[in-house]
Amino acid sequence: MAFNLSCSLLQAGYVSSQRRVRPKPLASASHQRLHRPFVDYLPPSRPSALSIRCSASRSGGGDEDQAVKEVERLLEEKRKAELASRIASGEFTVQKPGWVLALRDGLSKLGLPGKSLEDLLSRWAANISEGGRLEIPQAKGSMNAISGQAFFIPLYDLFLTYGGIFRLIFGPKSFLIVSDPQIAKHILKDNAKAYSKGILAEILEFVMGKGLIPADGELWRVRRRAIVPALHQKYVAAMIKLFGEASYRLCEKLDVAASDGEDMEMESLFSRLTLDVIGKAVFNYEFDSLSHDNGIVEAVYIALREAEMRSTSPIPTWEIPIWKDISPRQRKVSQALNLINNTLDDLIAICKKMVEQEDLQFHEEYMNEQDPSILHFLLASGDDVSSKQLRDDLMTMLIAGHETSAAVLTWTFYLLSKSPEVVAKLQDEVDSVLGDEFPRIDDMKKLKYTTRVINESLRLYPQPPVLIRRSLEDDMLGKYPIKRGEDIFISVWNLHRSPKYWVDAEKFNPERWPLDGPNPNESNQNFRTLLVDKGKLESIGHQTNLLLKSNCQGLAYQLDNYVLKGGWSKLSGSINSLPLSYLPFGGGPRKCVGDMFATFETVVATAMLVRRFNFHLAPSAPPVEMTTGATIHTTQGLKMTVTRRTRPPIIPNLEAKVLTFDSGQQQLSSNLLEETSVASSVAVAEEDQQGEVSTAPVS
Ligand code: HEM
Repeated sequence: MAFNLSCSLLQAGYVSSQRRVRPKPLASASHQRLHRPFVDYLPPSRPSALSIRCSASRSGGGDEDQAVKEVERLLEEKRKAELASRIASGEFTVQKPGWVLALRDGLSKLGLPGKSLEDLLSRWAANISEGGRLEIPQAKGSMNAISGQAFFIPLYDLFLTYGGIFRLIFGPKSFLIVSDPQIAKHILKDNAKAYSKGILAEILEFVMGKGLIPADGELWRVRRRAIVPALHQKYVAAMIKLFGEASYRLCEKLDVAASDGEDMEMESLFSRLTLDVIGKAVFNYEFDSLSHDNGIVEAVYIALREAEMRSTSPIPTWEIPIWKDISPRQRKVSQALNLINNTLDDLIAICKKMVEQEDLQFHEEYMNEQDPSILHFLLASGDDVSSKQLRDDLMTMLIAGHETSAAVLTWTFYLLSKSPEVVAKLQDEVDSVLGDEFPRIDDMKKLKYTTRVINESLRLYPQPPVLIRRSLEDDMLGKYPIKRGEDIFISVWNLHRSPKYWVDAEKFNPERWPLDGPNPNESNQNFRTLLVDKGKLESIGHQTNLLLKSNCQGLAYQLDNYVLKGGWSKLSGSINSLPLSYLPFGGGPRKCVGDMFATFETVVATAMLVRRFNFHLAPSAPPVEMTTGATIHTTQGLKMTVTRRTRPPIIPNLEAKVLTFDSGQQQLSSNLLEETSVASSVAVAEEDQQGEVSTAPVS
């Protein structure tokens, strides 16, 4: 994960953040099942029509549902029309230079047509800067037009208007918004060395220090080289058991709720589930936050919310020296950080002792069965690092692996609640693959549809929706020169929803990826051998590009270099010439180190939950709208009614399972993960062309 920084846009006071749900105290119970009148579903103030709102009722609300949908559609149209007219009025457009108007007036006096001349000159002026260089299209103006909603949403409309790269200007500040796959690839991969984490690193410093996400340069290289090997195949395989156990605890909780008829706020439960998982996985700590709140759980949430607040606050009050000491909030934050740091120091000390006492030989796939944590691996590897740096890295992974996975589960269940046909297919697959058993590593490659559901959820709700960079040197982005020190937001949201790259971009359609294809990731989505119906090839423009609509998945591929053979043609392209248009885990040397971990975690949790329960938006659920913190959150939670499934009897699968993770002597087939279609990448230390350590694709 990485913080998306609703960001410095916000930091500079441009975008107001929205109400946001805090994890609820565990005992909270709501038995409210009142049928709310239709008007209740309308937002209190100016609505953001692009935001998502749940349909009202599960039963008998057909007309009401229709009416709500109609109102939503009208609001959507109204808001789009408003924004379009503001864009058209020039509110977002940089003023035409005075000389254009003067020249137009002069030339029109000579009888040349004024309007077309002005347009011609304006275009020329927009494209050519003083030095004769191309200038990036600019959008500027009052942020009122885009405030009151998650900031990445209006960036989508601006992207449709201004294109794949434009400069957003507010007063003295400007940001480059990138939604072009080629430019994203250049920044993230081809010339990654020329970009740092910029504002992101500055804001997260208080909680992550110089941990792997904010770190840059040599420090980042050294730490990545140390950490990536810890997430080896055997470790990730062992984590499946942990995911299953934590998901089981959540199932038990939901079971009680199902009996009591209590609606559950799932976003905060997912947050607790993933906190419990990541605590064990990273430093062998049992938060057990699904069962109870304790001091350390609270401290972690205080730190997380502070990070969110800092990334959305207009004035950095926390930087004012006296304020830091007198503000009750900041004092609470310091106390929370102290508690976390002390706990981490204790865990490091305990783990050091364990390592000293064990007589396991350290090797590539080293893992202590009692404590398979990343911390244990790092200490056993003799990682020569200060305790402060170790703490920063652990804290970084805790945050990176917690909020992201929780957000993926939240939006997956939201999407599922609106797609009963997808749920039916999902449940069929889970029943036949898992039966009544806990998931194991060899099930991961069989839960193909479940994985596609997660893939598709990550496309529609990328976590984080925006990646942040700052240029460390002058560079060229596409045809445009940029200066050192530019703050850049790569909008993954825009890339994942661009109508140019996706058929029915807004539709939740796990079927867009074939089940027998590889797990979609940033490289294979634009580079793979596939069968295409020659008749469906469409030439776009005058370029050599082809927009290929694959015959069955409805996915659009855009390739620069291609080879066609035969009628139903085999097509392949050169990976280096292809853009990144699906990047759920980032790309290039700074790609997520936990991609496979997170994919398996969310697959296991989804499978175990839908196997046992049906989930519907609760009749009393507030509208499900988006806001940004570290990731995409809901504004008021995801309140769901959970009912037990009545399933047909399970016919036991007599085929013997070879793998068991309950015993200490598990035998892991070395090529098991290699066969796993899910395994987009696994953390094996590799040097890429730039000499940086990255996760290496397994398949
Ligand atoms: C579904 C869950 C997850 C998603 C969607 C996700 C997404 C991402 C993305 C997009 C990046 C790249 C950020 C950038 O380029 O600025 C990233 C980086 C990172 N992620 Fe994840 N992540 C997830 C889970 C995890 C987990 C479970 C861990 C740890 C076990 C983790 C650890 C990291 C770290 C350490 C980085 C920084 C890598 C570097 O800069 O070298 N993530 N993640």
